[in-house]
Amino acid sequence: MQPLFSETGLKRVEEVARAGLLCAFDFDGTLVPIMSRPEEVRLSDDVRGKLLRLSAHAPVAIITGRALEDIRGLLGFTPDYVVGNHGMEGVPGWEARAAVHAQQCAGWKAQLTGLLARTPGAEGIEIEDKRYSLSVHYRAAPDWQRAAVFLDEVCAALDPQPRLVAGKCILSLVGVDAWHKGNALEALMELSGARTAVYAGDDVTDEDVFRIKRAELLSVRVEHRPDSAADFFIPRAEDTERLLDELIARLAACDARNWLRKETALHQ
Ligand SMILES: O=P(O)(O)OC[C@H]1O[C@H](O[C@H]2O[C@H](CO)[C@@H](O)[C@H](O)[C@H]2O)[C@H](O)[C@@H](O)[C@@H]1O
Repeated sequence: MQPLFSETGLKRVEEVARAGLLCAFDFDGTLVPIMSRPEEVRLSDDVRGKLLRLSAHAPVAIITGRALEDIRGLLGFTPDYVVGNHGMEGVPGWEARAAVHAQQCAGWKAQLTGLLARTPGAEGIEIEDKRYSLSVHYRAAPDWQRAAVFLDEVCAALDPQPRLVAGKCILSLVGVDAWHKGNALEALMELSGARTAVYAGDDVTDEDVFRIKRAELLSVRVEHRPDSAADFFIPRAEDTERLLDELIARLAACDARNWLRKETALHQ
């Protein structure tokens, strides 16, 4: 993992930022800083303005763990693509699996609510029901490490077993065969016919994208982490603004336009 804002990193930006680029971003921790509670997050006017400027030059996709209904309200603009629930919601054809995911999710919620209510040690743990997946938050727990271990133990009793993805004071419960962010990004590249792509994300669910090794994909992690599969890193969520500036400048210099034919865009 190397710094993006280095000679090597900026050379990679130069290579991918040309006509045919798809720009994809995670939301929490990437476009907005992490807050104590999910509902406290606001996309700044500066970042929204830069995303809008970028979308004049290239299609923009938001691929988030949040539910679609939730993220749409937070964005305040309509990107070319919006994918929710870690890749499960919003990619064409996703509805075919929706009922199965919703049923599994409702089952986990009912089991987990019961388990948490009768097991001591669940203080500060909250379930966010996103219809197709669950986020179990423990940022308000008195001891984060203990809460993470406790949740792993409790979730081991769930039937059927979900895929458990540990993140920033959060445990995500998704279907074992559910689409993840990596599947979503590759599907959007295929659907749109993108020649290159850039993806920025900050958490463990973004590793599903970072693990994709394709010469045409530039992956960027917010915050250095030695075991991340991302190619490059930027130090903090605030540095995403510079990434947006670098992309806009290079795309403008080669007179790139948002090449996505509007009739194929998913205006969700
Ligand atoms: O894929 P993302 O867009 O990064 O979404 C991941 C999760 O983000 C939210 O939780 C995280 O952000 C909260 C607000 O800053 C923070 O309080 C929490 O501790 C973080 O884990 C969101 O609530 C989840 O649904 C998303 O899966």
